[in-house]
Parts: sequence; structure tokens; C-alpha cells
Amino acid sequence: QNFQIQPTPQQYVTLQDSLEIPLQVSLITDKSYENLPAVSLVENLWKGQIKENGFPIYLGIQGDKLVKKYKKNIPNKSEGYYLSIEKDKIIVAGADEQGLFYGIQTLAQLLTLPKLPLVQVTDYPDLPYRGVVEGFYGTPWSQDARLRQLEFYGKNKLNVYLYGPKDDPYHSTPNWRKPYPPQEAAQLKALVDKAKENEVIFYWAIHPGQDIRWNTEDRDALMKKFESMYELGVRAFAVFFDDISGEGTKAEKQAELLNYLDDNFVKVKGDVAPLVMCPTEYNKSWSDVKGGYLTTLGDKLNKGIQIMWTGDRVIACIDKPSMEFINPLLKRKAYIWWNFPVSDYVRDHLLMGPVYGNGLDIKDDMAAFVSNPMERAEASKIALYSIADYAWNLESYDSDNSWKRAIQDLMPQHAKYLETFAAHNSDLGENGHGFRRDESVALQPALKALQESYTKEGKIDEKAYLEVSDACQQIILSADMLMASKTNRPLIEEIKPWLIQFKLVGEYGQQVLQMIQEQATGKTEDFKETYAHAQALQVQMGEVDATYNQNPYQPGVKSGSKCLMPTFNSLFEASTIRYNQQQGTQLDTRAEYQPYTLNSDVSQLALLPVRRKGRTGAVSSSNEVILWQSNGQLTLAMDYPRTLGNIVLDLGTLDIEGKFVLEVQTADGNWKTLELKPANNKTLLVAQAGSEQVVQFRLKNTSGTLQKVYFKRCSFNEL
Ligand SMILES: CC(=O)N[C@@H]1[C@@H](O)[C@H](O)C(CO)=C[C@H]1N
Repeated sequence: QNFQIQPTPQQYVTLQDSLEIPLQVSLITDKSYENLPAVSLVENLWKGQIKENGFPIYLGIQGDKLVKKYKKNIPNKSEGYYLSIEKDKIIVAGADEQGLFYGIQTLAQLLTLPKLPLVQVTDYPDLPYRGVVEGFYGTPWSQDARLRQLEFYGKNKLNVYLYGPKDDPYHSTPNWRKPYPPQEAAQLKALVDKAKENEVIFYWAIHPGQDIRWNTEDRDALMKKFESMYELGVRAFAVFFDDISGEGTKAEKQAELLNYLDDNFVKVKGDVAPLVMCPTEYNKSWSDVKGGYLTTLGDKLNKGIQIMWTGDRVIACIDKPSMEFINPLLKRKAYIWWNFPVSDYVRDHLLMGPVYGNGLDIKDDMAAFVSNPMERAEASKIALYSIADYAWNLESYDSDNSWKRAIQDLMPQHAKYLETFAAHNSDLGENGHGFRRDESVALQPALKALQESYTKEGKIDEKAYLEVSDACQQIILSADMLMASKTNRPLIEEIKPWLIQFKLVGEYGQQVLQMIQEQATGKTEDFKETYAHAQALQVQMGEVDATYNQNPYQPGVKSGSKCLMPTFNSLFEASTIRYNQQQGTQLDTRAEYQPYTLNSDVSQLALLPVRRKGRTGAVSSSNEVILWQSNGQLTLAMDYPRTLGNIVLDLGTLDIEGKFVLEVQTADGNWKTLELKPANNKTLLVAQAGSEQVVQFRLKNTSGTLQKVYFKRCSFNEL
């Protein structure tokens, strides 16, 4: 992996020569720059070694007489810089202070080499805003995680962090009107300071839409909250209207409020960045262009206000057609909110794979590119590193090369092991958005060859067998080494449940390989014990899945779920079936069994996965408002008639009388309506399925009109 500057610079010229890293340097710079983050960064690079007669480093910004000589080398682009490392001096000249800072970040990377190469770097970002929106559901990031993130953004030239964790009660309903309590306020202030040190614009976002009233009282409450955040040092603000229903969704009102804030807060303060807003219709699959929501915003919102967009769907890669659809409607370049690597709708999965699928030809079509990450902050850094790479220089972006460098950067001592882990923990599994990622890419051909040769002809493809066997060894080794790692403990603590699971997947693979080997060569005695060992590992994997990361949405721990586990399970079943045929035995052939099937003509529900744990079944929940058309229905079918206990629903409202009907079909084919009663919780509804065996149950919108509800829970248990 030869050295590369991150993000990939626009122009990088090396003169085939280098110089010893200067032990002492002298900074030649304008007096007025002494408090700039750029200067503090250099001081940190040469702690205590800044002397009068040291090696000269010139630091300047376009327009200084100091760098006058380099005027034409400095790119005329915001955040641009010119870095020249020469035999007798180093010049870092920024187009502005951010550019100067980035030039030194690049110098810092070059200083990790044994010698300083003589280079000339002329660099600048393709996109003006690049960064992260902490905008996911689930446990908000901790203060330490955020401080580490801001440092990471400085290093990777990301310049925006939007604070908007859905589950922070002071960001969203009910406490958006209230100021933060002292401790939280102090933490936010520390984040604002850290952001400044790293030339990151700290946006504080508010999410008032679920209960905002369009009156002067709430408008003033919002102004007051912004004022209290301004006092904490916040100089950039956002208003999110996503995932809401009711009054707050009105475009005219939203535009009126934003313009008011723009005219009476942003413009009055004078030192506040342009407002960013997230619309209610934030993706194409939900937008009703004729309904006029988007065009109202486009027409009415003050020109300087940025409008966010997640693409063709809630979770979607961004390409030219996506931008050609939205920009004309908004009458400005959309500010992309990319929902990756966010995993709040697949919480049992980690998304550690490469960032790919976004267009490389859209640098002039986007106002910004910000990523909504996982609630696991350190684990998100693999994707964020590549997003920084992509957003700085789209045309030169290479997803695989970037992914490898991201892993190297995250765990230099254990890059090989982390890469093994990341390669097999990248897909999301089935999910309501239908968004999937590649997984186990390098091993797929061998897995496929092994599976086909054995399941079809009972033969072992030796070459594939060896490759998969080696892979299992690597998996076990990687899991062990990472769990015992002394470096990057915050990352290890975040992903530990998945490392435990990953090791079991490797061990399970080993046993399954042995099973097919023994079955194919007639070692019947050994087979029985290997089969039992494989089952013992299935039990342990089930326990890990039932123990760690329990949450009401997608609980548990999935690892290798796209290729490794399906292949191992299929080989487990195939070899057991063949063994039973050979020996006339009745060993249970099921590796993991799913008795429940979902069907729905409501598009946002149709792909939701159904999970079974013990004797309970649950449909994965959704974060968004569901547009449930009249007569739309969701059906849960059993593999054979089963006696059910309770059916539990949470549609985010108790007001379903005359709107939704829950029915069960019993084994005799008759349908019976069940009564849904409010449970102790706020919007929980419970029905007793009755003593008769059920073949399916169905929830139907019988109101005659479209219903907008949440889909927070649909679970049931077997008696
Ligand atoms: C704009 C936007 O994407 N809003 C929310 C987001 O908060 C949530 O994390 C996700 C990802 O599950 C999707 C949306 N429901």
C-alpha cells in the first residue's frame, strides 16, 4: 500500500528527491495569524522545536506579502492551498485560512514518511461543504466520540458537522423549545471549540416539526433557542422537518419560518453561516411534484438557504439523474444528506464495507455531501474516510483503494485483520429500504463453487475447499487479534459483539467443511460428532444474537450474513440430508428456520424483514412516516397453523378506530376481527389472537382514505 495523501489531491508533483525531516523549524508568518488553527497545528507538529534559526516554514494566505511570490500557484478556490517542500524551505500558502489549515494537514501526512519528499501540491475541494450529519435514530454519540470525530474531520478535510441526533430530546420534540441543561450546554460549547480548532463548521439543528404550531409563540421559542445556542458559540444553524406528519409538514409555513429566521436572526447576527433545512419530502420516492411541496420551497425559500435531499429514495446512492430531478425544483443545488453508513434501520448489522455507487460526474450539481453515519462512531470512520476522499475529489475517487487506506488509517497495526472483518461485515441484510451492499467479495467465487459442487453432485471442489478453509482460519485469527488489540480500544469496544459472532462464524465454517468432507468420504462415525459440534456453534451464535445489542427495532448481532452464513447453512443442511439418506437417520437438517412470511401492498412495508426469536415474531420497524393507501394491507402468514398469544402494534397513534382493522384467519379458513386495546404504553395496541390455530393475520386500512402512520412495532408470540 504505497503512500497517498488523503483526500486525493487535485494536483501532486514530486521532484524525485527528499530531505531529512527538520528537527527544528522557524515559522515565518504574519503576526496576525498566531491564533489560527493552522498555526497551532504546526506548533503541535514540532512541539517545542520552533526556533529562530530553524528550518524555515512560510505560512501565508493569498494577499499576504509573504506569499506574494506564489500568488499564481495558489488555487483561486475556497479552501485551496499550495504546498511546496523544497531543499531549503517549506511554503504553505492558503487561498483562505481553511486552505492554509488543509495545506498543513497534508504536510502532517507527509511527515509520517521516513523522509520529506520534495513536492508541490496544488489542491482544493470539489464541493464547498463536506462532512457528517449526526442525524440517526438510536443512542446519540458520546461527548468523547464527538471530540474524536471532529479531530478526524480536520485530518480528512471534512468541514461540516451537523448536530441533529433524532433521540436528543432538546433537538427534537418535546424539549426543542427548552435550553440545554448546564452540563449538556457545557459539552456543546466544548464541541464548538473543538470544531473551530479543526476548521469544521458546527451546525446545531432543531427538529420542531412534530409539534410546532405556526404562531408567533413557537416562532419566538425557536428564535430564543437559537439565541441560547448562539451564546454557546454556535454560528451555524439548521432546521429539520423530516419524518413528521400533521401541521408541521406545510411548505408555505416552513418557508415562512425559515425566511423569518434568515431575515431576523442570520442576517441580523452577521456572523452566522447560511441556514440549512431538511424538507419533509426529502427524497424522490415520496415527493409529489404536482402537490407543489418542493416547488413551494424552491420558489419561496430565500436563495441563500440550503435544502437537503437524500436522493431517489430514503436510502439511495446519488447520481446525475437524481440531481437533474431535484435541482430545478429547488431552484438551487441540493445539499445532499447521504444515508450511509447509517444503520438505525438494520441495527444488528455493521456497515464496514467500501463506499461506492455515487456518481463521479456530479461535483457541479451538489451544494454539499454530508453522511448520516452509524450510532457506532469509530466503526463509521471507515466509510467517513472514503466519503471525505470522494467529496474532495470526485473524479479521482477509487472506492476499493480508498477503503483499504481507511482501514490502514483506523488500525495501522492490525489493518490485515480489520480488513478481513470489514470485508465480511458490510451488507445490511434484508431491510425495508431494499438497500444492499456487496459482502465477502473476494471469497464469493470459492463459496459458490464449493456450494454448487457439493449440493448438486455431492463432490468436493478441492481448490474452493482449501480457499474457504483458509478464509475460516483468517476469520478466527482476525477476530482474536482484534478483540485483544491494544490499539483503538474505542473501536474494539463498539464492535466487540460482532467480533465474538465473527469468530463463531469462522468456527462454524470449519465444522461445516469437515461435515461435507466426512460425508463425501463416508467417515460416518466422525460425521455425527462434527454435526453436533456445528449445532453447538449454531446455538452459541443464537445466544450471541439474543444477548448483545438488544433493542426494540433490529436486536442482536449479525455477521457474515450475506454470503458466509447462507453458504455454511446450506452446506450444513445438504450434508445432513445426504448423511440421512446414506444412513437412514433422521438428523434435523434445519440450520435456521423462518416460519413467518410477510406480504404487503404498502410499498414502504413490502420489504420489511420478519425476525423470529424463540417463540416471538416481529416485523422490523420503520423510522419514517408510512403512506398507507386505502385498502392497503400487511399480512403475516405462518408456515403451518400455529396458536398465537398477543399481537402487539404501535402505529404512533391510538386513533385507529374506524381506520384500521386487524383480522386473523383460522385453520378452517374463516376470518375473525380482533379487538385492539391500548396497552400501558403511549401508543401501544394489543389484541388477543384467541385459542384457535391461526394461518395468518392481516392489518388493513379500511378508512377509505390514505392514512399517514408510523410503523414502530408489529410483534406477536406463539403459545
Ligand atoms: C432526512 C432523513 O434521512 N431522515 C431520517 C434519518 O434521520 C434516519 O436516520 C434515516 C435512516 O434510517 C432515514 C430518515 N428516516
